[in-house]
Amino acid sequence: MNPMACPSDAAPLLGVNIDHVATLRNARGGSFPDPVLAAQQAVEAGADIITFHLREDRRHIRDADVERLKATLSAPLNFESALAPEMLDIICRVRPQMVCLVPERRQEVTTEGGLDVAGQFDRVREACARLADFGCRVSLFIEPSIWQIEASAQAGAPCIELHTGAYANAFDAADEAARQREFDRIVAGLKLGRSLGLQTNAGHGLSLQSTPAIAALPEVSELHIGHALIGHAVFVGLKQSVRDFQAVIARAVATHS
Ligand SMILES: CC(=O)[C@@H](O)[C@H](O)COP(=O)(O)O
Ligand SMILES: NCC(=O)COP(=O)(O)O
Repeated sequence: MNPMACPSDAAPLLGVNIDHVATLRNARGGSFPDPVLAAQQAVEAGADIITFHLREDRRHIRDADVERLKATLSAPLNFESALAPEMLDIICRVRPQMVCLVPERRQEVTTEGGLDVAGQFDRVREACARLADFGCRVSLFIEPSIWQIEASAQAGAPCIELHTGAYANAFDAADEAARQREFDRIVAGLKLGRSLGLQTNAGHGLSLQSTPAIAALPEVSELHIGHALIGHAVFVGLKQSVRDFQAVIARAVATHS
């Protein structure tokens, strides 16, 4: 059992993704708003983990942000990264507590789909072993597909994060049939992952409204939430936004236990 995993009857840990603060900063090319200050405030407000994605095109988080996060943050860092040699070298130097390997396409608006673990099995397995040697807890960001979950376990990853984007989009579109279908896929994926001994996390596209049903699932150990949490912060402030997400997570767990 990974020491950072939470027991199944506890609320999932909340990883706050700060990429979207960096996107706002980069819109004007200066240093404000500072994603590292946002990370510090998120932790003060109750974030359990700080998640960030150093994209190969550096569209939001920059290398200097990563260095400052590592130097100043008390909470565990979850470094999202493409499976690229340059990125793996950076991770091995920075040594974040957690790494989440994600797919990346230069032209995408956001992360579309999960990592194809089965299709590049040897590369993923080598990366998992190398990152573990550097003390990182490795997670694979994948679709809730049987093939990808089984391949993740075989590749030696201790953890998976199921991509909730399709569920969240269906929820937001009030497409009940699609929402139920995607929810069922996530539930089945979480159960399969757990049966294979994996820690099972979830994230992407989750809002205050779509989070509770996922948070209530006992197999979810961590939730990684960014865009909607930072968007909500525009109206209520960052610290209150973190507290609001923690509150809906805690309420969902209490209601379903
Ligand atoms: C992998 C993932 O889901 C996050 O990194 C998310 O993608 C962050 O936002 P962007 O997709 O805008 O980089
Ligand atoms: N891995 C998912 C994540 O970090 C947050 O994604 P989003 O809430 O910004 O879509």
